[in-house]
Amino acid sequence: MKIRLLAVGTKMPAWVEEGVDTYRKRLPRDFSLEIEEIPLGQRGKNANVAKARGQEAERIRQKLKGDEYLVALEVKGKAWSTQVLAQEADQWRMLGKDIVLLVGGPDGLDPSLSAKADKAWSLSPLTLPHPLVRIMLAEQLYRAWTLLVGHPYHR
Ligand SMILES: C[S@@+](CC[C@H](N)C(=O)[O-])C[C@H]1O[C@@H](n2cnc3c(N)ncnc32)[C@H](O)[C@@H]1O
Repeated sequence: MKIRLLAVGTKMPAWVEEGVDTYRKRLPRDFSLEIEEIPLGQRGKNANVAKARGQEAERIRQKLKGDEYLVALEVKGKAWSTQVLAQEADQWRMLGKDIVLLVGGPDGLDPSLSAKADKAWSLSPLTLPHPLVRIMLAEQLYRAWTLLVGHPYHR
């Protein structure tokens, strides 16, 4: 299974890459996590949020083949325990599709993408900054995998 994280926002500081890679590198090939950055939509002086979010959504759509299983990361999505995440990931493995995790930009995900997603996953009721979302995702995916294979890390 390939998990693709499509994240709006580029040029993360080195500590973010380091944090993500700490966990990403531990994942096996059949549970791999790839990160693809999506450039921010244009936000001028008279910022048109809907337009910028629409541009970001279009850039995301261009990266999709159309047969992926889409999970939108949303503050108001459903909270999953690590056990539930592991169950979800176990089901993902049966689907035979790429899993795409969608992380929005400063104004969140475009509603068209939220509507298209198969699931909406909330990491916390707090609005988290983009760098922490990436690191938490990588760590929780690693933790879920260790749970599935019975590795002691998950305790
Ligand atoms: C800085 S947040 C943008 C917040 C934006 N105001 C909103 O309401 O979505 C950027 C992205 O990080 C992700 N994100 C932030 N906090 C999250 C959380 N608690 N759970 C899941 N995803 C989160 C979402 O994908 C969000 O679109």
